[in-house]
Amino acid sequence: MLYVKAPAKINLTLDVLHKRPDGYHEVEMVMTTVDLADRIGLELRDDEEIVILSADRFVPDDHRNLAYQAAKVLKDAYNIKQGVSISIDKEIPIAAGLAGGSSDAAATLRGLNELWNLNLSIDTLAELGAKVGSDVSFCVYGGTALAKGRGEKIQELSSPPACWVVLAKPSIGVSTAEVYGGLKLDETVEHPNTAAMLQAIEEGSFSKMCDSIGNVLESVTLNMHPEVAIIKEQMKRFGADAVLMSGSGPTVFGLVEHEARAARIYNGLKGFCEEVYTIRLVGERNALV
Ligand SMILES: C[C@](O)(CO)[C@H](O)COP(=O)(O)OP(=O)(O)OC[C@H]1O[C@@H](n2ccc(N)nc2=O)[C@H](O)[C@@H]1O
Ligand SMILES: Nc1ncnc2c1ncn2[C@@H]1O[C@H](COP(=O)(O)OP(=O)(O)OP(=O)(O)O)[C@@H](O)[C@H]1O
Repeated sequence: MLYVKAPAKINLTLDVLHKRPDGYHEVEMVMTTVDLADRIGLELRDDEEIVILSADRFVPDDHRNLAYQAAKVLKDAYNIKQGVSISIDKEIPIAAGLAGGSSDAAATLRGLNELWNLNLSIDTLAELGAKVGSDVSFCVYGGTALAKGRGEKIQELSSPPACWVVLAKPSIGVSTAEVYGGLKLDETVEHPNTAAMLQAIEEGSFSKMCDSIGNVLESVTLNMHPEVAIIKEQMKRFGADAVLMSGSGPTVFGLVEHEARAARIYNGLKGFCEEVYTIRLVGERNALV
């Protein structure tokens, strides 16, 4: 059995430039890996099947699973005759805006590259990942990146300043397609300052990073689910240095410089929200292996 780590991501910025003729949105976002991870176990099979095993009843165990789709894309592209059993030990909350399914797919690609002795480059794996979903390419690399296109064009960035991250997920799931669908790109939309975020990361400035976070999808999800706004308020009240919704939500993250403050926020939020985590930014690519 080969085990591969599949970490979650958060979006430090998420900007939407315009809607494309293919229905996707052209985005510009700064994404970074955090140390909350699923564990993927890969075992070769004697037959040709791709089999998904998970104790979590919300994880699809068929072709709908993004890890299944990743294995299938690789198997078909390189005409592999061997099957694989993929066990998914879920730690990342589902439908949360943390790219859990995408990261499982990415980890499956990295692991099967080894198990099937394919010797593919990380760039080739990321290209194959884009066929499975827009977030999968970033998850193949991990670390910190500026993502463009529909999210699959990845430019590596240096690690953001180390800090604590408190994650709080309200007990609702959000459909990414629905959130993008609800976005009205008119003059009322507040766009994040991506250039300022890039500079903050370049300078290693925690306070500038806090000043530059922003997500255009936030107001869409907040309108659909007012409980997300309440969690944001609570997190600010308990003293997070910066608070934002990740991806299409509904998870809210708080960036916190000091550990004791992170513990206070965690304890405060536990009363309001079932799923709360105190974790760290991972930041670097090679932290994945
Ligand atoms: C919200 C983010 O998670 C931020 O990182 C991503 O942009 C979404 O990435 P994802 O979940 O991998 O998205 P996909 O599975 O490729 O697409 C799901 C749906 O979201 C919408 N979608 C996604 C990405 C994008 N750039 N524009 C879109 O409009 C489309 O309706 C698409 O049918
Ligand atoms: N390996 C997987 N783990 C969890 N959910 C999966 C997986 N594969 C497919 N899914 C399906 O995908 C849906 C979205 O789950 P996921 O956890 O990937 O969302 P997300 O974190 O919001 O993703 P993103 O941030 O990329 O938009 C789930 O409702 C589930 O049915």
